[in-house]
Amino acid sequence: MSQSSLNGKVAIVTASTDGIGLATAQALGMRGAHVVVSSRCQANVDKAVALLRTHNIQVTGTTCNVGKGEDREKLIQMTLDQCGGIDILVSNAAVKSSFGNILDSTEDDWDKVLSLNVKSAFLLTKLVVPHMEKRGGGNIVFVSSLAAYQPIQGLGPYCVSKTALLGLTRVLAPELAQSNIRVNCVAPGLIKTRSSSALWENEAIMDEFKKQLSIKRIGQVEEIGGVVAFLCSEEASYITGETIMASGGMGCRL
Ligand SMILES: NC(=O)c1ccc[n+]([C@@H]2O[C@H](COP(=O)([O-])OP(=O)(O)OC[C@H]3O[C@@H](n4cnc5c(N)ncnc54)[C@H](O)[C@@H]3O)[C@@H](O)[C@H]2O)c1
Repeated sequence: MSQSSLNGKVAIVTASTDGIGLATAQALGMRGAHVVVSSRCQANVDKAVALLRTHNIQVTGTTCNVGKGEDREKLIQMTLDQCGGIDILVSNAAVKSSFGNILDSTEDDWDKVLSLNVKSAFLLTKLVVPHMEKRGGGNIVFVSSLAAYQPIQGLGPYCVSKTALLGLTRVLAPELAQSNIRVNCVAPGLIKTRSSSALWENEAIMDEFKKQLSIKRIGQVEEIGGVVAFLCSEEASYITGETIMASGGMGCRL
């Protein structure tokens, strides 16, 4: 079996019926994992399951609002019942804050964004860890953003929530290493999805963007799915507590 194979692994990917989540489910599934896809809408789940099956991917789907405790528990229980265990969690679901200056953001804005983007990611982690331990280890990947490092003007609380995921990755990694669970993070730059269409459909904005990019094009969802799959594979067996930026060279760090 190759080092990148995920044969026999069970992978939960949240918000995985579209965009980066769906591409991640596909990347994990193409490497042999049984993927569990979810989103808040049953029709979208059905569509994603059907699509992944056309690629011969083993897939199970359910609805899950990651902000609801009972939905998180249902997702885990369904995975255990149908797949017999959990090896991989990719926490991809996120909401954006209302657009505006950070000093105009409200308590509701902060509660919504931090609760969904950070707290739910942690609470899901807490639910999967005992099951990963039963399998002798596992992998957790958080989907952050380039905005964690380089704020997007007008989306202050969202950017802060994405920076918090870098911290969550670092705090969890040493604690979970003793259980043979690696915890990593991916920080995408501008990726072509429905939610980023306001940016890539605007030629003037894209021209400005390209000035900051080394690779002079928008990223594709597969280019994030592949990074996540790498992090979950044996090829990344010595990587934990790390964030991989996949941003076409924008916002490069030392
Ligand atoms: N597209 C980009 O350019 C880009 C760049 C950097 C980071 N990201 C991050 O990548 C991830 C995926 O982004 P995307 O562009 O594919 O789509 P997106 O930004 O729309 O992703 C958010 C997904 O989470 C889902 N979601 C929101 N609230 C939810 C809830 N309560 N329960 C379950 N799901 C919920 C949404 O329906 C959506 O599918 C997000 O975490 C986003 O912040 C995206």
